[in-house]
Amino acid sequence: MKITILGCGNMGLTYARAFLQYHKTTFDDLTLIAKDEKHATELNSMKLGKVITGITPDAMQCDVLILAVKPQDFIGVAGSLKGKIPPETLLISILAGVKLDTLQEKLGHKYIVRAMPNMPAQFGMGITVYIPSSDANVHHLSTVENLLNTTGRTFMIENENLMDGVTALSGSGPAYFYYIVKIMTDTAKKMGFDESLANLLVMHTMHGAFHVMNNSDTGLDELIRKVASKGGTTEAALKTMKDNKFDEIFATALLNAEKRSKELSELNGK
Ligand SMILES: NC(=O)C1=CN([C@@H]2O[C@H](COP(=O)(O)OP(=O)(O)OC[C@H]3O[C@@H](n4cnc5c(N)ncnc54)[C@H](OP(=O)(O)O)[C@@H]3O)[C@@H](O)[C@H]2O)C=CC1
Ligand SMILES: O=C(O)[C@@H]1CCC=N1
Repeated sequence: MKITILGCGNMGLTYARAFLQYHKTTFDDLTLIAKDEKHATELNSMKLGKVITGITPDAMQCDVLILAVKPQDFIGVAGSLKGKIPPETLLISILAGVKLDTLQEKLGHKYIVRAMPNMPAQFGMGITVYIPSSDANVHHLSTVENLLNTTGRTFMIENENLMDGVTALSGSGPAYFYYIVKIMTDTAKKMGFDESLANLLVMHTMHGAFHVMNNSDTGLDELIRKVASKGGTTEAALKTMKDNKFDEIFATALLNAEKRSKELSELNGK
């Protein structure tokens, strides 16, 4: 399959590696569009595919075009892309907050899938939620599944309004997890643990706790209750969180991420 990736940063390169690993394409059929010569040199050293600078007609002759620039770069990129994508090419956009109708209008293209992956895609452990444009057909859906499944699980939705919530939950979610792990390891160091033991204690605890949750048929409240002995240490920690409105703060953080996704839609929709 001929694939071109526009936006070869964290996510674009994750796709390049996954598509090659699972033989969805080959070095010769994969084109990476670099932003400038410096970027091209870096990409060439990775030996993932043909590297070019700028949007050339050759690069546009592809079955699938992956758009993975930052949302703030969309309007500029769309200006250079409009009218150059062959009508039969499937465009997959992973840009946060850029809606299907905006993509269709600004790119002048019909066959589009809007997807929201997350960082564990790097290890085939991602979750991607996607929604196709109304023009997309069953062949496009099967192509999307075939490609995105190389990075983990995929789930199609029909209500685009949910994409802002998806972005706030699973798109941004890995960062919340790292944030909490960081608070725990930083505090462990204050307690006197060296970095290595602090990391081991926290990471192994998170890993183990995930597996308990994943294999449990009780709810989360019950799991918390099982750890928190009456009058014990966990209870003291949880009380501090509740008293300081941690639940409210965290919920507000998620809602603000959703709100920011909506704002990005407004910015790019104009
Ligand atoms: N990171 C994540 O966990 C997730 C990201 N996303 C979405 O994926 C998209 C990409 O994110 P991410 O990979 O983290 O971002 P990065 O900044 O790592 O990658 C974007 C890349 O696009 C390049 N670029 C910008 N303009 C052009 C251009 N005109 N031509 C060619 N290349 C260009 C950038 O170059 P330069 O840096 O020089 O500007 C950069 O290398 C975003 O829209 C984001 O919303 C979705 C889900 C998860
Ligand atoms: O922070 C962002 O905007 C992107 C979308 C989800 C993860 N990263």
